[in-house]
Order: sequence, then C-alpha cells, then structure tokens
Amino acid sequence: MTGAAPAGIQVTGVSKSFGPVEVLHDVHLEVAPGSLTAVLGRSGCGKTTLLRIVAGFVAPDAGTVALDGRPVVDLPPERRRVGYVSQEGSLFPHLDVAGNVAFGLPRRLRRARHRVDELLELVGLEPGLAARYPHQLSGGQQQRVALARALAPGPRAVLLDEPFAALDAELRESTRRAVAAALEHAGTTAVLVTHDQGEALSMAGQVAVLSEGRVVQVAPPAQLYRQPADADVAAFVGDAVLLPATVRDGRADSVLGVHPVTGRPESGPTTVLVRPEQIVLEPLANGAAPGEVVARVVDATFYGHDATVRLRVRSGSGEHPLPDTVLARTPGHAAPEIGSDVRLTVRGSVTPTARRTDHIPSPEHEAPAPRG
Ligand SMILES: Nc1ncnc2c1ncn2[C@@H]1O[C@H](COP(=O)(O)OP(=O)(O)OP(=O)(O)O)[C@@H](O)[C@H]1O
Repeated sequence: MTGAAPAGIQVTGVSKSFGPVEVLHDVHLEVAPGSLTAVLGRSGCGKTTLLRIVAGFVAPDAGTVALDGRPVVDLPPERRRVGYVSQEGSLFPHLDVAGNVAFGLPRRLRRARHRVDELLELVGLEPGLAARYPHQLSGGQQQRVALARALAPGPRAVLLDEPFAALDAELRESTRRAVAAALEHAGTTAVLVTHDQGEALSMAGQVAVLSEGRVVQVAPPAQLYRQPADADVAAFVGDAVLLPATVRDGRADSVLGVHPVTGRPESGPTTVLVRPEQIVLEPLANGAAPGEVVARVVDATFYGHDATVRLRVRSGSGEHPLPDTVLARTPGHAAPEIGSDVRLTVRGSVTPTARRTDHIPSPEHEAPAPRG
C-alpha cells in the first residue's frame, strides 16, 4: 500500500446538538495509530454523528478533532484523508468493481489495473470479480469492495459505520474476518461503529462504549467484559449476574460463596458481577453438604454449542438474601434437566460493579499498542 502513515485520532471535548436535542456531550476519544477502535452503543446514542464529525461531514458545536495532534475541524472531508464506509457500502451502481475501486485511487493511478487487483486481494476478493457490477455481488462482497475503495487512496484512517449490519449472520462473520484482516494488513487506523457487542469485542483492540451521547468507558475488550464501569455496561456487553455482596480482605462474600475480587476493591457492601459462564453446575446425586449452594433449574435455552440455564437458588452461602434467579451458561451437552436440583460453584474472581451514579472513566485503561 502506498499512502500516508496511519494517523492517531484525538477527539477532545466534542459536543453536538440538533435543535434542542444534545446528541453528543463532551466526548473524548483517543485512537492509537494503526489500531482498530470500536464505538459501541445502542441505536440513537450518537455513534454515527461522532463518526461523521471525525470524517468532516458534520461540524461539532464544541471541541476538536485532531489527526496526529493536528486539528482538522476546519478542513473539509476531502482534505482530511480519512476513508468512510457506510452501512450499505454505497457503491456506484453504474460502475463495475474495478471502476468503483479505481474511483478511490489518485487520478494518475486510475488506469493501473494492478493497483485494483492488489486492493481486491487485500480485502480477500478474486480479481475475477473486477468486471462485475454491484448488483451482481453478495452483500459481503459489496462491503469488501467498499473497503477497497476507501483504502485505495492510502488514507490516514478509515471510518466504518455499521458496515456489517445489513448482512445475514454467516456472511457477517466471514466479512468481519476479511475486513479485520485487510485493515490489519494495510496497517490503517480504523474506527468501527456498531451496536453489536460481539462484533466490538471480537474485532477491536479498544472499545469505547457510548451511552446517550456520552463515553461511559474506553477499554480493551477483555477488560470491558471483566471490569465494566457500571452495571449498565456490564449488562450491555454480555449476560450479567449482579449480586449484593460484602468485600473483606480482597474477597467478596455473596449468596454464591466467597470469591476473590478483580482489581483493588474497597471493603464494605457492594454489588458484584458474575458472568454466567463462571457458574459451574453439577448434578446433586447424594444431597448437598452443609454450606454448598444448591439451586433448582427453572428454565433452560438450548443453543447447540451451549445453553443458558435459569436457576432459583434454594440454599445459599453467607447472610445475603437469595436472589430471584441467576443465569448460568453450560456446554450444550451438559445442560441439566428443568426441575432438577444442582450444585453451584463459581470459577474465577467476581467484579464489584456499581450502579451508574456518575460517568466514570475506566480506571486501569491504557491505550493498546498499534497493531503489527
Ligand atoms: N441531521 C440531523 N438532524 C436532526 N437530528 C439528527 C440528525 N442526525 C442525527 N440526528 C439524531 O441524533 C440522534 C443520534 O443519531 P445517530 O445517527 O448519531 O445515532 P446512532 O447511534 O448512530 O444510531 P443508529 O445506530 O440507529 O444509526 C438520533 O436521535 C437522531 O435522530
């Protein structure tokens, strides 16, 4: 790839209102050069607006956007050297694949067929597709062509707005992999907007969670999942079991037993997060020993590779009240019978997770190193 070196992106204090509605509030985001950041949030939380501000299609009311520390808010989109891929790819219907990709190339290179082939190869498409028109491609192929077109001028960063949302599940997965590989190979800085937590966690080196126009946490995927900033983020990025607990000497005492605590918790009453896959279920063949946690299976949903099991705790540990139900995830073949009693144990550590009282940045976040 020719083109500019990948740029770091710095979004500082960006706010934006449409009429009386504030869509973004004091957004700060730092994207390391050559890395992939996902902006994750529910529909309407302001993700697209943020991306369009970085691209230059929308001006912020307050705050700045910089590339490698140089403010670009006064530059028009075409001078920022930032590529944009939308949900539908928006290919030109009257141009074939080669024409679409070449459109992104500098004028002097537009006739250089080998450049088009290189870009198609980069996004994992056969050169044989070059003569097809967009309507002759699958949705996933169209999105890859759109990425090839965006990468053609050697942009300093690429912005992807829900690029897989219109694809069916199987195509989405393979297209994600192809796009992630192409971005990594090109070494381009990328920001991906999505409402799909699996997509954000699996593709990005850093995930920024946006809620009602505010960044509520920025963290690498594993940290976001294990140490969400609050209960809302915990429940948004996966199934969450939240239990009242008391922390003493780095261990939390909850109805599911006494467990080590992630991070450096303060002693005292709190709420702890347990992920359903941490809960291990065993058949209760010969009754329960004193102190064991026993629950009855009230419901189970079978997904094939795994199953989620809803349980009513019948006897718990410690002084905390029994929760209504807890959710466990088991391998599909090991899902217990509805109505049976099982023994519950929790693997690993639990995480103190407050209800949202304020918008707290992630405490231990460090920006991930650039890829490669
Ligand atoms: N040009 C505009 N004029 C008025 N309101 C707008 C405009 N653009 C966006 N909005 C509003 O701003 C809010 C955020 O929109 P935005 O598209 O940024 O959200 P989003 O998180 O990307 O949502 P989705 O995932 O549904 O695309 C919405 O309430 C939307 O209606």
